[in-house]
Amino acid sequence: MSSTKEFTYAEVAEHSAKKDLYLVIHDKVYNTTAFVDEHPGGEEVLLDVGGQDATEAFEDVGHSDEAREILEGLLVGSLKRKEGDPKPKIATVPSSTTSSSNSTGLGIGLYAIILIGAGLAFGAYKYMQSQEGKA
Ligand code: HEM
Repeated sequence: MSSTKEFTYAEVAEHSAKKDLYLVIHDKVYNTTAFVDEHPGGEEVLLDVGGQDATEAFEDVGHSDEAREILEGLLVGSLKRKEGDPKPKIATVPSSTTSSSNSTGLGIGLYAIILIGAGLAFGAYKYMQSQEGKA
């Protein structure tokens, strides 16, 4: 495997355009230029991590074995990692499943209302009991 080219992080970073797009995954360098338009996850996420370490972004999605096979076909070399090189980038995938914080807020609000309601009901019950005793 002496033909494997070594890239520094700075060299990979030069390939961040759609027409010239390299990615680093597990310290291997992949030329994804031809694949950008075919990516089932869209070109946006690939461009987002273009010229950078996309290991975490790639693994977070839980790509299939087929995806890994495609990846092997795009291999152009390995990364010569230097101290101080940037860490893997987590691409923020635009998705509609990020509104959970809102419903959590509502959940706590609802819980408070139920607690206050129960407190009021208990108070009313006690009051009625005390009134009964007087009669
Ligand atoms: C060169 C690297 C990559 C290859 C070869 C690749 C390949 C694929 C393939 C074949 C799929 C279809 C599902 C599967 O087989 O797992 C897929 C889906 C997906 N990929 Fe990638 N991918 C790459 C990088 C990335 C990166 C860096 C991200 C960043 C977040 C990403 C995000 C996604 C998403 C969100 C889907 C799901 C699409 C859906 O099911 O609607 N991919 N990818």
